[in-house]
Parts: sequence; C-alpha cells; structure tokens
Amino acid sequence: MLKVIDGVKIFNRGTINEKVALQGVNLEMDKGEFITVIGSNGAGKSTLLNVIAGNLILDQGQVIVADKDLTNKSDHQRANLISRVFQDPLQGTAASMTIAENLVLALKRGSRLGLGIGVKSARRKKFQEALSILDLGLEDRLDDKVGLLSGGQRQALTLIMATLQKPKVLLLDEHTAALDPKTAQNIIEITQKLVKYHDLTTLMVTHDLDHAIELGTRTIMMNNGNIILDVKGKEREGMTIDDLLEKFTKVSGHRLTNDRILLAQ
Ligand SMILES: Nc1ncnc2c1ncn2[C@@H]1O[C@H](COP(=O)(O)OP(=O)(O)OP(=O)(O)O)[C@@H](O)[C@H]1O
Repeated sequence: MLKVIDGVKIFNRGTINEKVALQGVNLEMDKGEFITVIGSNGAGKSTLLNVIAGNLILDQGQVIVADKDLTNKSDHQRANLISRVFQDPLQGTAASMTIAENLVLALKRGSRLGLGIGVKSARRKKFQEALSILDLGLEDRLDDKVGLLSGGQRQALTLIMATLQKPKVLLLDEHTAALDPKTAQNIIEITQKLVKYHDLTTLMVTHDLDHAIELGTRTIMMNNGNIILDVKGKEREGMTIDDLLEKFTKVSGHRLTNDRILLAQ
C-alpha cells in the first residue's frame, strides 16, 4: 500500500548547515498494517511523514501509494490518498465553522469541487453516523461552532475528518502529545476503533513508548535519518519497553534520547 524507496532528504544542501534528515530510507507497508514510529530527537520521524504527505519532496528516491508514484506530487495532489492528524488539535479543524461545515470540507479534500459548504440532509445523516462512533455526543451538535469544543473533542473530530473518505494511508503525527493523559487515552481508543473499523493502513509517530508497543502491528525505530529497527510478529509480541530500549541501544550504539520520551516516562 505504501512504499518509500531509498528516500533521501537533505536540508540546506551545500551550506554549513547541511543536514541529511533521511539517508536512504526504505519502508514498505502492507494494506491494513499499523506501524508505530519512535526515535531520538532529530531522527527524521517528522521528515518521513512530511515526504509521505507531500509537505516535503524527496531529493532522491520514491514515494508510492496504492501503486501510484507520488514522489513529485504536492500535498494537495496527494490529499485524496493520504490523511494526516497533527499534534495540535487546533490545526485540523476550522474554529469559526460548524462541525457539519468542517465535515463537508473533509469530504471535499483533494477534490476539484467548489468550496460551498451546504450541508444537505443526506449528508447530515452520514455525518451523524460517523460522529456517533466517538461516543462523545457530537452527532447532536452538528451546528455548533468547532471553537466551542474542548481540545480532545476537536482532536476526535479531526480523526473523523481524516478518516471520513477512508484514506489509503493515515498519518498520525504525535496526535495525542498536546492532550492531558486522560484525554490522550480517549483519543488513542478512538484511533484504534477507527483504524479497525476502516481497516486503515496507519503510520503513527509517538513519544509514548507504551503506545509504541501496545498499539498497531509493527514498530519502527529511527535514528539519524535511518530506520534502524523494525519489529513485528512474534518478535514484537510480549515485548516490554526495556526490551525495546535495549534493542535500540544495541543497534545504534547509544541510548534513546528524546526529551519528550523522558517527560512521558
Ligand atoms: N525545514 C528544515 N530545515 C532545516 N533542517 C531541518 C528542517 N526540518 C528538519 N530539519 C532537521 O532534520 C533533522 C530531522 O528532523 P525531524 O524533525 O524529522 O526529526 P524528528 O525525528 O521528528 O525529531 P523530534 O522528535 O525532535 O521532533 C533534524 O536535524 C532537524 O533539525
């Protein structure tokens, strides 16, 4: 479903600030796989998500989604195939628009349709059905402005918006990091429900090592622009955080250092 082939991304090439953020990354994901991604600060996790989403274009290599070569396509041209949820709950939704209007925008993502935000009754029904999976009562608040919602409710709505059109690939970029622990847990449960319901191919960057081993079907660890560990199947079953950290140290030659991981432990 997703292939990154020999992906290289270099910032400030040829200057004193040159930084090779991705050093020839190879990643292949099957349909329905759910990968958690962890790594040190500056390991290249966000850059990897950015080159998949099209916010950044690779300097070398290829990005293929559902057999389509997206390597040189813009984020807008990829929007009907790839959805992304960011850390900041305010980023994925428009505060001054209603829940229903936000959902109409999600339906139009990546399409050439005009931006009229009429909400027909058939659509309202579809939206209510989609929102009811959250169990937050948002299905009864379609005409409320999104600015009235809490951070957790907004992130839940963002997840519904990201999955409404069943993307080929769902990218979750530390999407619970800005939430309090209880809300973060709710969002994780909603994430699991939606991924299962739509059978989504999902790549989730997280700084929470419990989430990294408990969620999904596979965990990759990045270091210095490379994927240095890729664990799945039997090897991943029953794995503890200590096992994961030990593996990381063994392969990278140093301990995992990420300020947000330290804060979370
Ligand atoms: N726009 C940019 N210009 C220059 N350098 C960049 C840019 N974006 C990222 N980098 C550098 O590329 C490297 C990889 O950054 P990236 O943000 O992908 O790491 P990360 O694994 O997401 O880190 P963190 O966990 O700290 O968020 C870092 O050294 C970073 O400073």
